[in-house]
Amino acid sequence: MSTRLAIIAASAGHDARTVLSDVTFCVQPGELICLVGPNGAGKSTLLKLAAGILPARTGEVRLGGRDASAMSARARAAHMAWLAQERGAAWAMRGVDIAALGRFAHEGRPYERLPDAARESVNAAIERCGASGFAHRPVDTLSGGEKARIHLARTLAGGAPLLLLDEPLNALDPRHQLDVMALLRAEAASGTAIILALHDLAMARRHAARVIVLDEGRIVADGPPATALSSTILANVFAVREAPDGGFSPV
Ligand SMILES: Nc1ncnc2c1ncn2[C@@H]1O[C@H](COP(=O)(O)OP(=O)(O)OP(=O)(O)O)[C@@H](O)[C@H]1O
Repeated sequence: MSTRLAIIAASAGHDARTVLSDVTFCVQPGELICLVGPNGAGKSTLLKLAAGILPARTGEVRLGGRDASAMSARARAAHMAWLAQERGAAWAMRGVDIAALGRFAHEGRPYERLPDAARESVNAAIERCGASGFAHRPVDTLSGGEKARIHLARTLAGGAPLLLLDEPLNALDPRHQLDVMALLRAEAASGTAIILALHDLAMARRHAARVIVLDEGRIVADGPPATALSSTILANVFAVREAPDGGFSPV
């Protein structure tokens, strides 16, 4: 099986500003990677670079072994699904319509006109995200957590081999956070490569075999949680230390 994502000596940014510098890492099938870093470190920028939403200013992004900048939007969308940090919708589509967008690269049709097997894939993704009960309602009538689960279903509906998820646990209650982490672990166990940006370091520690730490646009640690989230990294990057109660306190 080929490397799902390779970012090689890449820089990227917004307008005149370079945010990411000299970023290099690879993601293999079945990996579940937590991407952590302080506010503004560049996590969303990095996921947008990987998704092809932002171009590499220097270096290279490769998806499934192919130069991402030479791939069509459709080919990229078949290879990876991106969950944006914002869960907005331009108009009041139903949950099923949004989830069905996750298959647009395959069939190019809305939910009602999907072939049965494809509609089944959309429904199965909605079911796995616990969103069946509200999937036929307009998204502007849903709660924040319900909307988040519809958007997560969209990323699963296309069966993409690479998921790029920007804070997928935002707006979810504790039980749904655990359910989503269990779902992502199962997805990774079936071969999907997953990178998720997270702020919850305890969750990253518990669920990821690999953690990438970004600080001021550079990767400062990449490895198992015990080393990537060492007390030195916690202090130097996040300005926290582990507290006796199991949480974190400021340094
Ligand atoms: N569209 C944009 N135009 C200009 N600057 C931007 C844009 N998006 C992000 N930035 C800037 O790029 C830097 C990195 O932002 P990014 O959203 O990647 O950080 P992040 O690590 O995801 O942060 P957070 O944890 O707060 O979500 C920040 O300084 C931010 O202000």
